[in-house]
Amino acid sequence: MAAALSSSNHCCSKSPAYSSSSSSSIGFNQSLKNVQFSVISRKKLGSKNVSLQSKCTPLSNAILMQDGALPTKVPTTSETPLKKSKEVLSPITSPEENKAPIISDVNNSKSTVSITVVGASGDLAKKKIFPALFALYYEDCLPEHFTIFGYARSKMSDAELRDMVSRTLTCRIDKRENCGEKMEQFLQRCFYHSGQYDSEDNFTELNKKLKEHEGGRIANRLFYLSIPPNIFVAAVKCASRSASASNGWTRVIVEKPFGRDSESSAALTTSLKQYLEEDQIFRIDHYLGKELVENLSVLRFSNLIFEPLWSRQYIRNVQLIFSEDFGTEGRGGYFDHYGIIRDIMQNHLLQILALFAMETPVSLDAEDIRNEKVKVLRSMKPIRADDVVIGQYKSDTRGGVSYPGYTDDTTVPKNSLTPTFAAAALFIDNARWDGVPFLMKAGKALHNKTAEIRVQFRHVPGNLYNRNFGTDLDRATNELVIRVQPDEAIYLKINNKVPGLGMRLDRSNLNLLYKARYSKEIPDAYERLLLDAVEGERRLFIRSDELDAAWKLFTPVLKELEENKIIPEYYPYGSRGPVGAHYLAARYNVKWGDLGVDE
Ligand SMILES: NC(=O)C1=CN([C@@H]2O[C@H](COP(=O)(O)OP(=O)(O)OC[C@H]3O[C@@H](n4cnc5c(N)ncnc54)[C@H](OP(=O)(O)O)[C@@H]3O)[C@@H](O)[C@H]2O)C=CC1
Ligand SMILES: O=C1O[C@H](COP(=O)(O)O)[C@@H](O)[C@H](O)[C@H]1O
Repeated sequence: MAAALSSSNHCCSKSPAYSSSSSSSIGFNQSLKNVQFSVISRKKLGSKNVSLQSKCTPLSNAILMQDGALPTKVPTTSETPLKKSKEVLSPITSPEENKAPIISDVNNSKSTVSITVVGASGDLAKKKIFPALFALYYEDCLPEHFTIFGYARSKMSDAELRDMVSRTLTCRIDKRENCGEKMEQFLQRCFYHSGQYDSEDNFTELNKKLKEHEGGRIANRLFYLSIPPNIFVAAVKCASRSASASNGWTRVIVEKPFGRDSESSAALTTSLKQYLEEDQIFRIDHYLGKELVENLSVLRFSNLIFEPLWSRQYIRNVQLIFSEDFGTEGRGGYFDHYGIIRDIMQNHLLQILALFAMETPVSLDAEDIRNEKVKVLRSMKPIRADDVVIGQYKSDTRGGVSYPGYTDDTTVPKNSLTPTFAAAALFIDNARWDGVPFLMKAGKALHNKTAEIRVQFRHVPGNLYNRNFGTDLDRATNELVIRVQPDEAIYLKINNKVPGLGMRLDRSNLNLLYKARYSKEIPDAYERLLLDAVEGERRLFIRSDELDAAWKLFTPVLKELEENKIIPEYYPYGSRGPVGAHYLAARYNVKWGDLGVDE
């Protein structure tokens, strides 16, 4: 099998400092003739493609900007290390076709990217994928030549797809200029093909249409599987056999759930690998695309003040908290088969934990980061069933409004024991984290919607100010809060002297509230992830060994809970969840930080 080489870092910019200023008009649609696109120049140095800096720049090219300003110099090649990424064509492509390695540069006018959203009629496609693609287009972050195809069984014309998509597109709050015009241009690049997910003939028809749009360019293809998991493999088989790129790269984004335990996950990986190489599979965990999760490594590794504290020596416990103030409305059928541990903990919270706890990677290269994450996952102690508390929400009436219980959903069996809430204590068995509880808590239908990381530090030794702290020393310890959403923020709770002649201390926050500090709207996680997939940047996607390690950790405890039919603790819709979570934390001398008086 021959390998195609792809530059992994396409970028684009309007910034004069970074753009080669060459513009071109796009060719295939009359109405788009006058649209100008900035095309970035690339230096080719030996075998390395070096792309210049832009607002769409991935991590490997990151440079420090002061006060949110655009950088003012073009980074030199040594500042922008760019790993040549090796793309493997779909195994199904004949060896003859693959003889010559191909440089498939997504921002090259001789190449094009076709993005096919498989399951385009569905919820995720409408809610997240098309809006993210539009945002990337609006920001000029998509390659010069691209086409988007929706694929699903529903019968729709191109015009109907555009109409459906147009209803969910939004303009950035801070950028409304030309937005309507841009939407129209974007929609003209969206097309639809109706087909079955398990029909090679239907994918062959799609292939024909894609080819027409690709117009003889080097054709790179990205398939986004936004469909229920039971049809992933059939769709991959057909896409790979009948619609993979013949002279560019083929990549497939796979949405979770990636199985429901170690066995089914391994079986899914094995099946996918019949048709795809690991390099072609982009397993998405959209929490990795969230701004504050991306910032975790920056915070820790680029600030001297944090890294020395990042261990059992100074950190008492770490809390990973997810809560939603709505139930499983509309998704009960899916949810009942998975439950909150699989839906949130095994993936989103565990990924954050791995990023939080990993050792310094050798570089910012995807493999180096993922190697460190997987080491954390493999160092974790098995989760004990009595270190897990589960709950399920029940109906409640407040202020004359009644809220349904989980089992009131008609798609959920009346006797379901599926947890909609869970709290767990996890431990990493390595020198850095020995004995430090990592407490996770995730729930639906709670009193608020939030996702945050709380780091509680040890008590200050000695008793210089103990008298001023009062009896509750926990309340006086430092706590670093990374609020992933909403109102993204990083704040550090410190003790401070209340101004005045006396000596009274209070707790204050050193607060980096994003909306006060940065005027730019924070991109949706799906924007970042889609851009990375187009660019072949894998660091935010889950490698198969990470996935195996994550399932290895959770499968035994899930089995134990399910086989023993453990009854969840019922909590009222809109409450703070089961009290069992407090007892669990108390077992480790911990108080949940989100429930304190000064959250
Ligand atoms: N929605 C969300 O917020 C999230 C979703 N996900 C994951 O993303 C993927 C897509 O999610 P979502 O859009 O909600 O899914 P949907 O249930 O909306 O399904 C997407 C499309 O797949 C087709 N489809 C649905 N059920 C079947 C079936 N039984 N057999 C064949 N085709 C079917 C339908 O298209 P048609 O009938 O036209 O073929 C549907 O429009 C799933 O894997 C989900 O777990 C992950 C995170 C969040
Ligand atoms: O993956 C999932 O995530 C959503 C929450 O995502 P967010 O970005 O809105 O925080 C959750 O509602 C869903 O159950 C789960 O499958």
